[in-house]
Amino acid sequence: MAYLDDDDGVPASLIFRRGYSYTYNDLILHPGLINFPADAVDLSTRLSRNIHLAVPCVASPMDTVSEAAMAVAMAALGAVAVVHCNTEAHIQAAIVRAAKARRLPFVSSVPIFSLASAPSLADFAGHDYALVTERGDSLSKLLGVAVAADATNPSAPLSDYMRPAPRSASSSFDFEQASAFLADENLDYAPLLSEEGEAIDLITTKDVERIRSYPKLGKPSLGADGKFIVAASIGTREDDKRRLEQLVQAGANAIVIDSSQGNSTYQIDMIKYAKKMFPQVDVIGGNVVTIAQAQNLIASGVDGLRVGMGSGSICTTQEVCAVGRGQATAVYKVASYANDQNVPVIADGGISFSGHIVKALALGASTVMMGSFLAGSHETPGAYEYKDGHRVKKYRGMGSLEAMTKGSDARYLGDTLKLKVAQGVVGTVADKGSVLRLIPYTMQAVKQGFQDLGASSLQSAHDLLRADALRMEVRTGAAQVEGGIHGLMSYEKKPF
Ligand SMILES: NC(=O)C1=CN([C@@H]2O[C@H](COP(=O)(O)OP(=O)(O)OC[C@H]3O[C@@H](n4cnc5c(N)ncnc54)[C@H](O)[C@@H]3O)[C@@H](O)[C@H]2O)C=CC1
Ligand SMILES: O=c1[nH]c(=O)c2[nH+]cn([C@@H]3O[C@H](COP(=O)(O)O)[C@@H](O)[C@H]3O)c2[nH]1
Ligand SMILES: [K+]
Repeated sequence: MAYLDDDDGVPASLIFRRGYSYTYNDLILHPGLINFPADAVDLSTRLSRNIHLAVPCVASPMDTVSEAAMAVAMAALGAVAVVHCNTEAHIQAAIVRAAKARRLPFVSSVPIFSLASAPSLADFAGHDYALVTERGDSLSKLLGVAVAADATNPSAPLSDYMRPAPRSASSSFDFEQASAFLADENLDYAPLLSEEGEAIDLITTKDVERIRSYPKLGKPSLGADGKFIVAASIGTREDDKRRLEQLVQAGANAIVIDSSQGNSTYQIDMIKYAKKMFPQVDVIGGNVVTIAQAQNLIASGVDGLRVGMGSGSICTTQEVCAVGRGQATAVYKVASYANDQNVPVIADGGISFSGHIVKALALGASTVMMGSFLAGSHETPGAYEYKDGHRVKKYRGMGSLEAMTKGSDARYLGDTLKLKVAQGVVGTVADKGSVLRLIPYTMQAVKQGFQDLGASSLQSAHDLLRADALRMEVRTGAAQVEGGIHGLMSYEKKPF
């Protein structure tokens, strides 16, 4: 019989009672009993009432994070991305459609030309091949392929050297089917065509080798339509109703209503409208950090809640507006209410490493939403640049001046509000490689954390939390220093 000491750690229900706003770093979770291997930990979860995921990770709706490439990679991994709305509605819908047209874990971004064009080698943008279609864009009839090595004379029209397309693969092929197709047909590359014969993409043996170098893909996130699950964000303005309709037509499985303070009549009206018009699509509301806010949105019919205000790495909301909450407290409080209402919680922002994910999930979240953690990966929009010898990509807050003047102008500056005040910054993050590698390694670390807790699944972690069996403590400043790397002259931190 285990020796029980009331003070041998305290349950969350006591920790979060004292009028402090705690963040992940303030807390340390206590170990439980290990009686299963780390590989046996089941991290499967729900994004929202009706959307099941094998991997509890969500890519933020930000224009330096989530477009088609992130959406297909995350869905192929068993996770999900929320396509941002900082662009015209028809472009956002086209991104959702492009992601849902694929079953491969990547978007190759091969150039697509029309027969009348005369591309230069530079127009191939480093690709060995390009597709030639009737209209010169995707979702148009495939005419043939262009090979970069043939583009020696920039004034020569493509019709002079276009090659007939080799046998095409179906865009509904997953990675294993597509790589088997290339091998069986003995091809170096193959166009991917939709059932209607439209050009979707192109796969090469180089792509196959690259994907094979990553950890094996698990169970993908697939909707009832058999296609990748893709979510998309909208705002709460009148014209967001038209955006919503276009996104639903494009096949979006979930709609995230994107706001820093979700407890508004604007959002409540939009939730009701969306649920009435498209009851088959899950609506995720937010952001909220208190039970009172959550109550309003749940009463309005949301299927999921996004939690976090000012906790993001690029967020200045707490500095600018003085409003928000420590992320650990916010997640615990909102989840303790929402989980009772069968509404899953997304812990949004402030995830810097795998331990933060363990803490967010152990405190009641069903998924974590990440911006900076995924920023700088191959799958994010934007090009790499070099800064002080480091390969970096831009990452910016959606409330930064730069992002606001790009697309969300109407949202911030329209109507009566004419003075721009930023609630976010623009920065850079290091190259993270592919999320197809980053997420599996990170999830392995999260499984090891769950094993340490003695929780063999996300459900079991939530059960331990509710039963007050999960113990934890607040760390002093010195304990936090002790928990990090210290006392070394120099070191190299290589996580995997
Ligand atoms: N999670 C966080 O801590 C934060 C996130 N952000 C991100 O920045 C972006 C923008 O967030 P917000 O500025 O909160 O966007 P928002 O669209 O909720 O609010 C912008 C402004 O428009 C007003 N507004 C919204 N709907 C309206 C309507 N129908 N009629 C009249 N006025 C209306 C709002 O009250 C607010 O003043 C999002 O991507 C959000 O996720 C920004 C700050 C903090
Ligand atoms: O105060 C803010 N100003 C902004 O400009 C901004 N842009 C994004 N977000 C929120 O931050 C989350 C991503 O946070 P991380 O980089 O820490 O993952 C995202 O998922 C958002 O919730 C913002 N918050
Ligand atoms: K912050």
